[in-house]
Amino acid sequence: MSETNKTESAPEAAIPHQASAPGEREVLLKVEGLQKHFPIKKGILQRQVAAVKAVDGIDFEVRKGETLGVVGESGCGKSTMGRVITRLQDPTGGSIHFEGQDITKLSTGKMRPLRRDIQMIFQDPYGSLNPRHTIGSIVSAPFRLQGVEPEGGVKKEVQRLLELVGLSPEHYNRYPHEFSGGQRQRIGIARALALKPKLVVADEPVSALDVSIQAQVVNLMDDLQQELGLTYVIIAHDLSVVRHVSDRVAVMYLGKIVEFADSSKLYESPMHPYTKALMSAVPVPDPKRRGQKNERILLRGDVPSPIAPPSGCRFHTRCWKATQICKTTEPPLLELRPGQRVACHHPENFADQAPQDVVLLSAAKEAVDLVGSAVLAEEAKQAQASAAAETASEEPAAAAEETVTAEETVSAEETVSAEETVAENQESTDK
Ligand SMILES: Nc1ncnc2c1ncn2[C@@H]1O[C@H](COP(=O)(O)OP(=O)(O)OP(=O)(O)O)[C@@H](O)[C@H]1O
Repeated sequence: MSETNKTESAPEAAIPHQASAPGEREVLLKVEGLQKHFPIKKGILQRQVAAVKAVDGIDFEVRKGETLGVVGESGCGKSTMGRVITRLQDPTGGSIHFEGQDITKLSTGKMRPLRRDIQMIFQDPYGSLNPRHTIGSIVSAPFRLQGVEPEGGVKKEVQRLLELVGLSPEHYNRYPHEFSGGQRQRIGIARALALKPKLVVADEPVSALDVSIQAQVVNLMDDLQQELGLTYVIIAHDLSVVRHVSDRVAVMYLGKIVEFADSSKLYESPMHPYTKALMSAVPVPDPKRRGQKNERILLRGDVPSPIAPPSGCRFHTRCWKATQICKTTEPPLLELRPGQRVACHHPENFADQAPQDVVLLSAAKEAVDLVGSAVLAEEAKQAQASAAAETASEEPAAAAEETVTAEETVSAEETVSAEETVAENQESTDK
């Protein structure tokens, strides 16, 4: 495909979202045994003394046109996984295949043409846009970096992209500080879509935004997927964000995938206790279904250190079902039900995988707090009231523009742009 063709408004092989069953779609990205260990060095000789095992052997595939949600608490390795699969960071083990091509060890130069096909949307819409550049300059950066001349010229194409993401083409000469958080994230999305990528990895794309704006940005991403046939990997720390848009969900815990399932199966019948705990933390908006929930699982403590993860199943130190086998033997990720893989000796909603091992570890009895139904009922009332208030409010686009504060401008100036981050990453990779 020629450079100009690549930037025409309708991609040649647009894949309508949900056109075929997710299981039948072609694999776009395949990851096997992926690892990213950050060395910890000490002393004058900077000898490696340990490693942060941020991603520690994960396997999954992303199919064309689907949305894969990746969830887990802070520190589980989700962002690192996102940066590694987009090759902004080098993996320390395993392999990554994109459209059947092994990209695990491609040099920066060889990765450059592929950068058009694989794009990333960053979490922080304040820090990821260079405050000194106009919106026109920011959104057109991918054309400059790739040496692409879109049909009709860069300005026309950037203005088309701005319209596509719900902004005015007249915003071309404005600066990031003139926009609200939601609008800035739209600018980030326009930039990511400039080269008509095949895969978009969005790292917590809405977590820095107001709840009312979050839904708008998620809906925008969903609409763009249907229009442009995009494939998404959406990273989020809580299931509520990815719940409605994901075809499948990977649940990560301490550098591992503990459950990987079709979205509907995961929500109907989670199998890993960690997934169940994450799900029970998500408020249920439907009053009829709310009645079915009478307790919430609150995990005690934090995610353990990825420098020395717990033995066996990494979740055993926080799991209310943990027995001796969980401490000694790492459970493999097995497809226990069609479309649902889980790594657990004592899964929920399924036959026990180690029925002989019945004695709970002493820590298991104190692993969680259960929140009672009275507290939940009160919370549900409050959630309903705030949901009603949110529905009533519309995106304060114009108002938000006026409320951008001087502090935001200053803090944004202290940060580097996404392009700079990418360039720096590439430089350090070269070294
Ligand atoms: N460059 C780095 N050097 C050393 N350790 C790192 C580096 N980047 C990430 N880590 C560590 O790797 C682990 C996983 O981090 P990561 O940011 O991928 O998790 P996460 O699940 O995305 O969490 P969050 O939602 O807070 O970003 C953390 O313990 C983090 O401190």
